[in-house]
Amino acid sequence: MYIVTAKEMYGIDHYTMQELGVEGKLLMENAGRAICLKLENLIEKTSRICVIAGSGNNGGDGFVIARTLLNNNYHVHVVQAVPDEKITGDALYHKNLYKNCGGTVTVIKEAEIIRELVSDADIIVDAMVGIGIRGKLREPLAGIVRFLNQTEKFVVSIDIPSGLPADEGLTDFTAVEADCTFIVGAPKTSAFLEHSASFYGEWEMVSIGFPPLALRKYSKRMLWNEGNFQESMPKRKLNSHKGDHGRGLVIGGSTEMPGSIAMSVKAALKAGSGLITAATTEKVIQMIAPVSMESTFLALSEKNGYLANHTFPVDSYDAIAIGIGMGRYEETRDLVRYVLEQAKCPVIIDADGLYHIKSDLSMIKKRSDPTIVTPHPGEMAMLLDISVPELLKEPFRYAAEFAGKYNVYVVLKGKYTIITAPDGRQAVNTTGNPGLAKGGSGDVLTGISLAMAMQDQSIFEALCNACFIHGKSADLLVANEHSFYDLLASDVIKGITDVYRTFS
Ligand SMILES: NC(=O)C1=CN([C@@H]2O[C@H](COP(=O)(O)OP(=O)(O)OC[C@H]3O[C@@H](n4cnc5c(N)ncnc54)[C@H](OP(=O)(O)O)[C@@H]3O)[C@@H](O)[C@H]2O)[C@@H](O)CC1
Ligand SMILES: Nc1ncnc2c1ncn2[C@@H]1O[C@H](COP(=O)(O)OP(=O)(O)O)[C@@H](O)[C@H]1O
Ligand SMILES: [K+]
Repeated sequence: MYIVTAKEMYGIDHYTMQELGVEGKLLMENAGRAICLKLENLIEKTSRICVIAGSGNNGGDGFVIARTLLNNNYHVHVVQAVPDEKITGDALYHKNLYKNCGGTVTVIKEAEIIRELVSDADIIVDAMVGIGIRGKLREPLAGIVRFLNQTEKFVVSIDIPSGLPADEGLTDFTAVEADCTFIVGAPKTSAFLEHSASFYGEWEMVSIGFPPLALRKYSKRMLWNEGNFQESMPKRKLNSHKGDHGRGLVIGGSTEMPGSIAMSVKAALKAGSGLITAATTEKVIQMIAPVSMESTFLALSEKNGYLANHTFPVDSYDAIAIGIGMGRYEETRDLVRYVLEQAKCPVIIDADGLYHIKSDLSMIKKRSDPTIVTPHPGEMAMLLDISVPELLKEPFRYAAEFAGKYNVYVVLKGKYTIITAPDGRQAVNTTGNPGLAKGGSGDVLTGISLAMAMQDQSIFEALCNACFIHGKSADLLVANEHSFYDLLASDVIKGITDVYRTFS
């Protein structure tokens, strides 16, 4: 499933109409019809539906919905929140069809009247504005939105909750807080931003006839779901040996933080690595060896309990993860620099490793083998020298710019983790839940990512699949035996079993 900006949606729309010859009226009919099929599952045959229509094509979708419901014997009424002369083009064509079928329309100039007009409605369909919103919502639409947001009635938005921008970048808006939204053609980026996603309520996408080639041509962003995971995840050969499944190295740990590297190692093995070596201090090895029985160890020199400058062969590994629990000492930075310069395999940089590259980002830019950074928003903001709220306003843009500028893969973690390739491709992970908001979750993701980077798939797919497995493990655990409260990172490692058993 592709994710689009408003501009990309208009491009896809234009291409479908101009190049392929599909008429706009037909796309609008498809949208309204497809939404009605879904809507009819939510409502009773006796439900009274009020469609609030605006002036653009979003209002046009509203008229198709009203006509389809009317012809299916529902009780429907349309409230038109703009003067008659504002309804033009395809929307006017569909308004006329609705009226020709016996549909009724009340035109309103002031928001106050809406309360009375919807008093006997069970369901309100919000078709006021879609992706064509410019600036803040004007009256009377803004007043209608304020009313809808305090009513108990069930509100269904069409394409986008009216008033909400389709794109990232704007945080000051008045918008419908929908109970559910039927998105037309492709989800918009605002459905995956912390400040705007909740306005959509539950959402579902309806297909209206945009060909995949048009979506592919305009969008580089996608939603990574079960289908993508199953298609891209390499199958295991019956005659494979451990060398086929990757030899990975995890570098990190310090006396103060011994547990995190143990979690990454365990997660990497559980996710399917052939061999994992933990490179850390002698003391940490003593601490974690009893719980990391399946891994091998490499003792590195230390200073005050932290990893210090040390050179050692890094050429016999298929992938390396560095940074977990290593602390932020100067001497440790030299080790990070050494590994980034010497390793001729994919390197994943996480946690404190991200602080070490910050002072000299040429460390990552110079590399010719894949480099992956896995920051949470605080770490990403630190790398970019901006505040977290600034980052979260436009996470897609910031991640894409960083990935392009430094030639790295970026896994920007959060409720909607965004995976970005250096060429600008992006994916949003669909799995995971608040049970993951706990210390250690990131270490587990790093381990799974290391395992995936060594399997027979592209690095982009590997990272998308790692995020999918990590979140899916948490989802299955919460659905079956755990809760958002008690889920531990170590549970998520065990849960990888269920993910593989469910999808193999
Ligand atoms: N492929 C597709 O794209 C398809 C799209 N489809 C549907 O069309 C929708 C896009 O339609 P669109 O382009 O006509 O824009 P739309 O969202 O109706 O808004 C424009 C209207 O809003 C108004 N308005 C703007 N800002 C405002 C404000 N601040 N405050 C108040 N009013 C404001 C503006 O009025 P104006 O400023 O011009 O007076 C203008 O009339 C899309 O979301 C989907 O539902 C489907 O039919 C199938 C194919
Ligand atoms: N509410 C949430 N919904 C889904 N995933 C979440 C949520 N909160 C956190 N996560 C996931 O949990 C992980 C947390 O990573 P990170 O912040 O690095 O944790 P830590 O540093 O404590 O190990 C990320 O993969 C993130 O996407
Ligand atoms: K809308």
